[in-house]
Amino acid sequence: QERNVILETLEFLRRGQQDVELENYDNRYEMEGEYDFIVVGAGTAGCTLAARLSENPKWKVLLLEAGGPERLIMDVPIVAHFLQLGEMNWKYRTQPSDHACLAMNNNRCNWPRGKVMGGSSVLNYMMYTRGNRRDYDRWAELGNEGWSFEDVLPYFKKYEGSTVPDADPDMVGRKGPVRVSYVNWRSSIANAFVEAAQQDGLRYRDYNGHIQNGVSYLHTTTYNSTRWSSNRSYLYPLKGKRPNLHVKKNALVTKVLIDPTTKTAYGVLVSTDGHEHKILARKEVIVSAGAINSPQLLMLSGVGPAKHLKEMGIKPLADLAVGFNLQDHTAPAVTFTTNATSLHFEDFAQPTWLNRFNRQEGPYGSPGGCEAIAFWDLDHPELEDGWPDIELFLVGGSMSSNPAISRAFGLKKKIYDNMFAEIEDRNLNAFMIFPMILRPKSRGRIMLKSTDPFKYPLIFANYFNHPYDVDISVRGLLKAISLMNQQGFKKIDAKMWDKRVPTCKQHEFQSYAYWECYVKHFTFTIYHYSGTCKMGPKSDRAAVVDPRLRVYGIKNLRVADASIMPEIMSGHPNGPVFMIAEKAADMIKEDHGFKQ
Ligand SMILES: Cc1cc2nc3c(=O)[nH]c(=O)nc-3n(C[C@H](O)[C@H](O)[C@H](O)COP(=O)(O)OP(=O)(O)OC[C@H]3O[C@@H](n4cnc5c(N)ncnc54)[C@H](O)[C@@H]3O)c2cc1C
Repeated sequence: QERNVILETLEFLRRGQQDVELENYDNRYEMEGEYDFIVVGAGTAGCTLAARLSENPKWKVLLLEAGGPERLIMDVPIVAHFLQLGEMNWKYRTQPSDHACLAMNNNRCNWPRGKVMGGSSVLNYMMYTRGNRRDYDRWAELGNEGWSFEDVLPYFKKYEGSTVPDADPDMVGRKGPVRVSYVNWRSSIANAFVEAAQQDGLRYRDYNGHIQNGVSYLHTTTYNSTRWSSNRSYLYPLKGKRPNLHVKKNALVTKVLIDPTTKTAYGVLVSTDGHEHKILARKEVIVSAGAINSPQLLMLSGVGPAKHLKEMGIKPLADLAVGFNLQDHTAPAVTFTTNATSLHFEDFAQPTWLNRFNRQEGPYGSPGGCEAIAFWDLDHPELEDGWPDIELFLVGGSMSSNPAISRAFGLKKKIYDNMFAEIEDRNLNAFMIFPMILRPKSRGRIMLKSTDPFKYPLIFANYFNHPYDVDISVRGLLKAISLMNQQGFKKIDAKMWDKRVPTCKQHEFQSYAYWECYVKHFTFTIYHYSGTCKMGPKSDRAAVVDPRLRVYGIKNLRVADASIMPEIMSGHPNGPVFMIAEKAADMIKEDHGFKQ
């Protein structure tokens, strides 16, 4: 056994070394003073854009990333929670609230973001969803020509390299760089969830196909038990092959340089290796720093709400609603006990698990324990092809099965001790269902706290400012609880863990008011921050970029990432951000006369 552990560890280290060798160089090329395109941020969108734009050998492209390299350990799906504790996370926190995040330290929700090559695609839970076709038709309806589902479907197909065997054949992409697959390990709890949802009336189907309503084992951005980040998808294959693409890591862009007279972006200031450099852009600067940093960077550069900028002592160059329209998905997870085996932290150290991972299978391939997913249109249960308002997803462990989970969420110790410590003490089998609201109506805002680019901006999540969001959360939660009446869950003796929230004791247990209180406590972010540089037509005063993602009023400046979403889509956004970046790359190529 011991020899086995050593051999398996050596094999893991060997694979890790192999991965290090796939990471793009960042010191082989000196940064030059001028490029055709500068892409800020190597996240989901940034890696995609850098790879696609550098397909033209005549264009010199510079990709700047504040974080460091991606490592194999980050790509072991089961350890996803732990990454949030490391320095590859920006570790943002929302401003305190008196009606949300009440179970978290100081009533502030932790908002992790990837600070690493691959950005949040390296920190995320790899749940793969496209959203609903109506989400994109709605974007088009809002005046964004070219963004209807029919328009964007080719871009989804372009990046997808799906191996999901039962995917809708005419809807799926099989040859793209981003691997999408089922995890080749399933727990009996996931089987119970899939069964129970069908007994509740859902069909088992490809929720990324024609109809989203339904239940399925999770499609993931993994392949052979390994995370498929944007960095791995787009940049690893280019290593050493694109002399016109320079990548600089640990490089924080502190300002986009904009000529105040011509209102033209002409470069960036970047802080790296202890120095500040001025790098010029002959054609364009593309900001792909994500939904928190993109608005921060624009505001620091003079692009944003004039009143706020003036208060901060920044001269406004374009008066735009940057930082407004912030959206996110939340889910008040509910815990259940079972007689089936759930994930337990001690098991992570089982030599057989490592052994199976080295054979590219087994529980290490499970993305943070997320295993199955289902979509309901609660307002229109009679419609087979509805527009779901609730997603339930299953995690095959509990708050207690892994110390990183409650730390990552920043749960108050008193709440943890009252509600979950017993699960840990008695070593119970337990799992969670997250009822995620799909189309929240509350809107938050990102504001500058300081003009220092190294200081974090203020995040006002404004969760539950709209009463609909509380109501739909409660209804989703009740749907999750009701599934326990189905045979699938009965078979594994699944029961709601009915420890009360200590600070909701004023309400009758399980009354609507109690659940409202619960929802306001367990405001778990599902990390889908978006919308802060809204795309819209000129007539939309809240729009920051036009439908070709050009910043209004400033030439040669675009934003392409999750922040351009006018309304958050009904699912998890990593895939849709790949789509946005693929489409942005094509529009940029078109605008600069490059034909493939
Ligand atoms: C913990 C977590 C779990 C998630 N789970 C899922 C999931 O399961 N499924 C799903 O679909 N989505 C998930 N998401 C969301 C999804 O990953 C993001 O929506 C998506 O990655 C956003 O892509 P982006 O390009 O907009 O930003 P990011 O990928 O965040 O990229 C922004 C990049 O810019 C860099 N940057 C920022 N500022 C600067 C600067 N000034 N200079 C240089 N570089 C800078 C950052 O370091 C980062 O690398 C999750 C996100 C998180 C954080």
